[in-house]
Amino acid sequence: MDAPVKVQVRIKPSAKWNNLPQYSNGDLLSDEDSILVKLSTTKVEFNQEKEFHFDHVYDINCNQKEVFEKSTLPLLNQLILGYNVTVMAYGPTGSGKSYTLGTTNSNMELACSNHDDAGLLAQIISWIFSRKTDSTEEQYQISKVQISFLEIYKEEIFDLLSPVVSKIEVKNDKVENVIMENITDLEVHNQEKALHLIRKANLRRQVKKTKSNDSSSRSHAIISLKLEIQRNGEIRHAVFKIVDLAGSEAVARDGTTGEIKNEGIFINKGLLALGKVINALNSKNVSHVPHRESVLTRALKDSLSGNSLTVLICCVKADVQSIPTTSAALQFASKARAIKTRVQSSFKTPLKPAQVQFKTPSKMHFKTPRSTPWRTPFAPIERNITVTPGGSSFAVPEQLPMSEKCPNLDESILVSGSFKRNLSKQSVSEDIENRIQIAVMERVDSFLEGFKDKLAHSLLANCSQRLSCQSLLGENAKSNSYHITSYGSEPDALNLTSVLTDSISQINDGRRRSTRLAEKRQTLSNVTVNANDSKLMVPTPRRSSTRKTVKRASTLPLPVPEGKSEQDIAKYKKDMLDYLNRASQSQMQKLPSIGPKAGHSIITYRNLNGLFNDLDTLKLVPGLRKNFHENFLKVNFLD
Ligand SMILES: Nc1ncnc2c1ncn2[C@@H]1O[C@H](COP(=O)(O)OP(=O)(O)OP(=O)(O)O)[C@@H](O)[C@H]1O
Repeated sequence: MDAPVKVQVRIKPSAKWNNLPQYSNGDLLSDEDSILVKLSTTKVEFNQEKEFHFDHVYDINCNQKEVFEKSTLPLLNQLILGYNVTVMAYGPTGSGKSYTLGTTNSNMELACSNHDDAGLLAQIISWIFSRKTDSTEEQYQISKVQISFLEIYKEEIFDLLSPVVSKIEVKNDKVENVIMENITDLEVHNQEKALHLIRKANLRRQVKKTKSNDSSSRSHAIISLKLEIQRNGEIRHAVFKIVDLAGSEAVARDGTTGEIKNEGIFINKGLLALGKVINALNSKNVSHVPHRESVLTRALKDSLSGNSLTVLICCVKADVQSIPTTSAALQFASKARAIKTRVQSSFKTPLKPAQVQFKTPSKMHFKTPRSTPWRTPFAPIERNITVTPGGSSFAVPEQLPMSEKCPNLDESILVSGSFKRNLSKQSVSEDIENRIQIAVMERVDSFLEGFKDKLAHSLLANCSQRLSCQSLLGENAKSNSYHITSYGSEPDALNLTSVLTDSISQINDGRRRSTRLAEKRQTLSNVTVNANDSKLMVPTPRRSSTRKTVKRASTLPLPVPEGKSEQDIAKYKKDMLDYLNRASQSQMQKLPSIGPKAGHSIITYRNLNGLFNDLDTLKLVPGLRKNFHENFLKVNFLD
C-alpha cells in the first residue's frame, strides 16, 4: 500500500527575552494547513509571496499535547496493527525540533514529573506502556518493548546504549536493503526504565552551545521503540522510529569556527543529501535515488521510501530575521509532501484501524480533539443510514443519481455519497459503526484517488487528509453527526479548487453548520431579484473589455435597497459584508466588478486572514486592481 509522507509544520514562538519582532503584517500567515511567507521583508532578491500547503500547521500557541494528538496518535494506532512508523523533525537550528520531539534530558525531566511540556517521545512511551498494561481485552497485545538509541555524528553511526559507545557499520544487501548489525536493543518493562535509558544515552550525545541555541544537537538521533505484538497467538514486530535531525546551520553567516564549524559542515552535508533524496523520490524521471550519498540517508531509507508510515514535522521560527531559513525549510518540507512510502503490516491480515478499538490510555489525560462537527467541504444532501441495532447488516449510501446535484456548486461537482449518523450511541453496535466508517472511507478514497493527477494536489490531499482524520477520530465523532462527501464526476480542477478553498474558510469560520446553511438559504432566497425592477441598475461593461459579460440584474446576489434611509443602507452594507465572508468562488463572481481573479484573491485573503470586518479591508487584498475598492463600492451602490 502506498502511503504519502505526511508533512506538518510547527511555528516556534519568538523568545520573549530576545525582543525579536514576531511575524506581523502578513510576513508569515498561517492557517490550519497553509503558510504564506512574504519574502519582501527579507534581503532575498525577489519581492514576492510564497504559499506552502501542508497536512497541518501548528501555530505558536499550540501545545505539546495537540502536536501529539495530531501527529503521533494516528501513527500509534497503526503501529499496534504491525505497521512500522516514523516521526521525524526537520528545521533550522534552534527551531524547536528537540523540544517538539522531547528528546533532550531537560524534556525527560518534565516527562518524569508529568509536565504538560513533555514532548512526543515521552507521550509515545507513556501510550505504549499504558496500552501494554491495559491491553488484556484487546485483540492486539504488546508483549515486549525494546529500545535502541543511535547517533549520527560526522557521518558515522554510534550506538549510545551499548555498554561502551560503539560504531555501527552500515551495509547494503544484494537487494539494496540497508543493514545495521549489532545494535543494542534493550528490553524495557515500564515507562520509567525507558525514560531512564534515554536520559543515559542523551548524556553521551553530542550537544554544544552555539550562537543560535544554548544546547544545540551536533548530531542526528534515531530512537527506535521495537514492539512485539501478539494477536491470536501470532507474534509480529513493529518499530516506532523517532528521528531528531540536527538543524541546518548558516555556517558562514554565523561566523562559526573550530569544531562547531566542522560539525556544522557535516550536519549540512547530511541534510543536503536528504534534500537530494527527497528531490529524486519526487521526480518521476529519476531512476536513481542517491540514498548512499550520506550515512543519514542510508539510515533513513526505510522511513523515506521503504516500509514506514512517516510524519515529518518541520519546525520553523516565528521571527522576521528567520524568514530566509524558514522559507528554505518550508520549501524542503513541501517537497517531502509528495513522496510516498510502501507500507505493509507485519501481520498477514491486519484489521483496519476502525475495526480495532483504540482507547486513550486511562493514565493519560489527553485533551479531547477540538470539536469540528463539520470538516468535510460540503454536503448539501444528507442521507440517513439504516442500521439494524445489534444486527450485522448495514447500508452504505449508493452514489447519488446525476440529477441530485449540489445546488450551490458548479454542475461538474456531484455529491456522490454522504450520510448523517444521528442515531443514538446505544442503538448502534460499535462494530457496525466501524464497518460503516470503513466502507464509506473506502468509497471516498477510491473516488479521490482517481482525480489526484488532475487536481491541485495540495488541496486534494488536504481534503482526503481531513477525511482520513475523521475516520481515525471515530471515537471522538460518536457524539457528533458524521458526514462524508466525495465527488462523483470528473470535475473541472479550478472549480473544485475554489470550492475546497471556500470550504476551508467555512470550516475556519467556526460557525455551526446549521446556522451557515440557514444563512446560505437566506442568501439564495435573496437571489431572486426582479429583472424589471427599475431601481436595480446594471453596470455598463467597460468598453475596453468586449469579452466580459454583463452581470444581469436577475443574477445579482443581493437586492439593492429600495429606500435610501440610513437603516436600509446600513443593512445592505452588512449583507454585502456577510456575502463577501461567505461566498464561494462562483457566488463571488456574481457580484458586479468581481471576476475570477478578483474572486480568487478575495477568498484566498479571507482564508488566510479570517473574515472581513468591514468593506474597507478589501483595500488590503493583494492582487486586486488599484481602483478595485472604489469601483466595487460604486458599481454595488455602496458609495
Ligand atoms: N514551541 C516552543 N515553545 C517554547 N519554547 C520552545 C519551543 N520550541 C523550542 N523552544 C525552546 O527553544 C530552544 C531551542 O529549541 P530546540 O533545542 O528544540 O531546537 P532544535 O531545533 O532542536 O535546535 P538544534 O537543531 O540546534 O538542536 C529551547 O530552549 C527550547 O526549549
